[in-house]
Amino acid sequence: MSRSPSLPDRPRLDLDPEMSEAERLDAIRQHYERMIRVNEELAERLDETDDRREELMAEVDHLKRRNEVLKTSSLYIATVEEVTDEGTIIKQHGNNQEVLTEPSPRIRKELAAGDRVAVNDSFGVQTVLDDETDSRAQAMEVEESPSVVYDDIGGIDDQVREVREAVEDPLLTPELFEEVGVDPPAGVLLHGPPGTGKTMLAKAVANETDATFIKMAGSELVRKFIGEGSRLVRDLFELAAERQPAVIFIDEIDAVAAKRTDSKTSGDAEVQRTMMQLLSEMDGFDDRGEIRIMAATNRFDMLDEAILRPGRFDRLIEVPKPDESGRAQILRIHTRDMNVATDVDYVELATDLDDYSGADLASLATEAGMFAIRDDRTEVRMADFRDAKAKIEDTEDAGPVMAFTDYQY
Ligand SMILES: Nc1ncnc2c1ncn2[C@@H]1O[C@H](COP(=O)(O)OP(=O)(O)OP(=O)(O)O)[C@@H](O)[C@H]1O
Repeated sequence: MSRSPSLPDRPRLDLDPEMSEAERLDAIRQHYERMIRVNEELAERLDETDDRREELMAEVDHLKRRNEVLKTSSLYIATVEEVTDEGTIIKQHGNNQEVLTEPSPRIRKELAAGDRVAVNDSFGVQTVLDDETDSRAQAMEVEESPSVVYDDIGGIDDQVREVREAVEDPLLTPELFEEVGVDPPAGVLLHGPPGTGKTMLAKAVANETDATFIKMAGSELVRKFIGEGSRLVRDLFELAAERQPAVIFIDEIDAVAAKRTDSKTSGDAEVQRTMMQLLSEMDGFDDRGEIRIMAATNRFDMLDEAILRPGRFDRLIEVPKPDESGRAQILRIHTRDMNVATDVDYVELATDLDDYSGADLASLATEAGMFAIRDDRTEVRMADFRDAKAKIEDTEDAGPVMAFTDYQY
C-alpha cells in the first residue's frame, strides 16, 4: 500500500502594520484564494481516501471469503526441507514428492527447515502447523494413490484373491452385492508373521480401486499420542469420509485392541477408550459408502474378541510366510530391476530359505547386489546370493533377520 502524500500547508495571512489599506485588502484577497485552493485540495483528498477505503473493504471481504474456503477445504501435509533464495523446498508426506514453492513473504518469515506445513493443491504453503495439528498429521499416513500393484506381491495368491473379493469388489461393483442381497464384509483383518506383505496387500487394493490409502499405526497411537487416541480414531474416519473412495488401514491393531486385562492403570484405560472409539466408529458405519476398513496384526492371539464380531472385523485372512515356490516368486520380483547373471537359479535358492518372510527375501536380494558391487561387478551371480544368505544368517546368528520377533504362530 502506498503512503498518502502529506497534507497541504495551512496558508498564513501576514499583515504588516506599515501596509496601505489597498495593500491589506489585496493580501486578504490572496489569502482567501489560497484558502479556497487548499480547501479544494483537501476535498479531493477526502474523496480519494473514501475510494481507497471502499477498495480496502472489498479486499477484506475477498480475503475473508478466501480464508473460509481455505479453512473448509482439505490441505496436504508437508515438511520444509530447506528455505533458499530460490524458494522453499518442501516434501509432501505420503508420496515423498519434493517441490520448490514460493510462500508469501508473511509465511516465509515464519518458516524454518523441519517445520510441518499445510499446503494446497498447487503446493502453496497455507499455514505452519502447530503441535496439535502436527501430531494428528503424524499419526496418519495418507497416500493419494500408492504405487504397489498385485504383481509386486509374491507367494500369497490365495490371499490376494480373498482381499480382492472382500475389499475391491464392494468398492468397484457395489450393485452386485445389492442384487445378490449380501452385505460385503465390514472389515478385513490380515494376520500373520511380520514382513509377509500385509501392508502391501492393503496398498495394492487401494491402488487398484483408485482409493486414497490412509494408514494409522496402532502402536504409535498408544505410544506417541497418549491421551489423543480416541480423537485420532475419530479423525481417521472423518478423513476417510472426506477423501472417499478410501481404504483405511490400521496396522498393529493389537496395540489398541488387545484382550481386556483387570489392571486399572491409566495407560490401559486410555487404550480401552481408543478401542471403544474404534468399535463405535465401525458400528456407526452402516452406510459405508466408498470406504473399506482393513487392519493387520501379527499377534492374533492377543486380540479382544469384541473387534471380531459381525459388522466389525468379520473377514479374517491369514497371511503366512511363503512356501518354496512362493519364495522363488518373491525373489524374482525383488530382482526384476537387477542385472542378474544367467547362473542364478531362484528355485534352487528357494529350497534353502526355509522360514524367510517376503521382507527377508527382499533384504537378501539387496544384500546380494551389495556383494556384486563390493566385487566391482555390475552383474549379480548365484554366489552373491549364497554369500548374502551366509552374511544375514551370521549377523543374526540364529536365522533370518525377521525370524526374531516374539511372534508365536
Ligand atoms: N509377499 C511378498 N511379496 C513381495 N515382497 C514382499 C512380500 N512380503 C513382504 N515383502 C517385502 O517386504 C516389505 C515389507 O512388507 P509389508 O510391510 O507388506 O509386510 P507386513 O506383513 O505388513 O509386515 P509388518 O507386520 O511388519 O507390518 C515389502 O515392502 C516388500 O519389499
